[in-house]
Amino acid sequence: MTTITRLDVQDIRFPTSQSLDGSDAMNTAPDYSATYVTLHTDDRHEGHGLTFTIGRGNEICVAAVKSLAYLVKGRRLASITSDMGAFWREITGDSQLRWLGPDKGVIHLATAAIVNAVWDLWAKTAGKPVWKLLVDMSPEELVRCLDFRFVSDALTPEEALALLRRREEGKAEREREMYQRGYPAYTTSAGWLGYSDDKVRHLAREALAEGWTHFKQKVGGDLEEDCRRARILREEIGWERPLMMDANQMWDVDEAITKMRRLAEFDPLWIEEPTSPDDILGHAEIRRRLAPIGVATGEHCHNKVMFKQLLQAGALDYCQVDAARLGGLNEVILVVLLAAKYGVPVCPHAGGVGLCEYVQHVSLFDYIAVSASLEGRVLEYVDHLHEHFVDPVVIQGGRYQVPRAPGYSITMHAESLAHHRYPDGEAWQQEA
Ligand SMILES: C[C@H](O)[C@@H](O)[C@@H](O)[C@H](O)C(=O)O
Ligand SMILES: [Mg+2]
Repeated sequence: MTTITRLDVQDIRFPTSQSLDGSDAMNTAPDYSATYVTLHTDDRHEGHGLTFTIGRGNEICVAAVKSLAYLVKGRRLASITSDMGAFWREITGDSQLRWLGPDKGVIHLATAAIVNAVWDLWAKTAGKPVWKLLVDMSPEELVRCLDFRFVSDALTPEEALALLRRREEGKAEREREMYQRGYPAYTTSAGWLGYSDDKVRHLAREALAEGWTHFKQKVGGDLEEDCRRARILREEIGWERPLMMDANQMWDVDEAITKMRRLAEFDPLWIEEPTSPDDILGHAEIRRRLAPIGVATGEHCHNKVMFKQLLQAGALDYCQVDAARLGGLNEVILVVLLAAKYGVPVCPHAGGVGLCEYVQHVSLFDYIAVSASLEGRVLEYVDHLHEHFVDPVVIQGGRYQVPRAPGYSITMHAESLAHHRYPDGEAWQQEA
């Protein structure tokens, strides 16, 4: 009977702004960071979870985790997993803390770290990777993990059950297929905005040699420079392979349309975050006027209600759900089901530390248990900081290989944590 006895939280930061890994037009010098949670128990298991930030302010997330901690401390794991939907409502529904959100901002990021740590603990005690824990659940068990409040006008529990039941057949076969072929992915790592032209060219060549077939570049800076980098990428990858563009919220609605009409010359598959992440109708307008270029968004879409409206408004071609922006896996599953109902492919966001490790579980679940389709689906990959994880993602020929270790793949090495703890870890002493 596993009981959560203690919650530890650490401020972990990597000085990626030195190399400009992860840089884009809006986030010009990110230090990839994690608010890292460990759930200690009275047996040999630990649960690990993190939420992603890009440096300054990570300490605010840490403080928010401390405020939420009382909701899991002393709880028996079974008392949570027997009704995960109710647990999620409790942790997002504390009558005082809720005022800080609700379901958005720092408090929701903090919620993600804790909720994901609970899923990691559950999967570890079950001896399964999280994706497998999910696909082995019956539709009824899975639906019990979800809180449909505020979205039942778009998706009822009964509809979710029907969706899942429809895919029961063929699950074993799709699981085998994933083991054999892996899940299709794209790389963002050649296209960070702060990289020199030479570096972009060299990284694109390297990625091609490794078997990558889909590439993403950053735009939203000077338009001529965006065009120049697009030209370099097209020269390297050719015109057959898809190229995606990501503006990271830089533009107004009309500006996005004008600039993308120019960048259309490079045949982008999608424009990601063309404008404010909160502007649902703006995204719909951009999508209408830019078709057939797709509109992608989600890494800053902070809850299920926003996703519901993006889908209802016909504002999305690709749903880029983020494993740590939403309040943990329960809410992510709900969004995966909503997207399935509206026929929009889920291509999770993974540009950050630990996000690739998380979202491989989400996409495997999506394919095996929900959508049964790979059409229009590619999972993001960034080639940074995987060495700090105990069970890092494995990529072969531009495809994610199925994770086998129990848990949510998010446990970091103790030495990595100690070295990058902010501000006292050695990595930051060298900085000072
Ligand atoms: C600051 C980050 O690296 C972002 O640039 C990154 O998440 C990006 O938007 C992405 O889509 O990967
Ligand atoms: Mg992005």
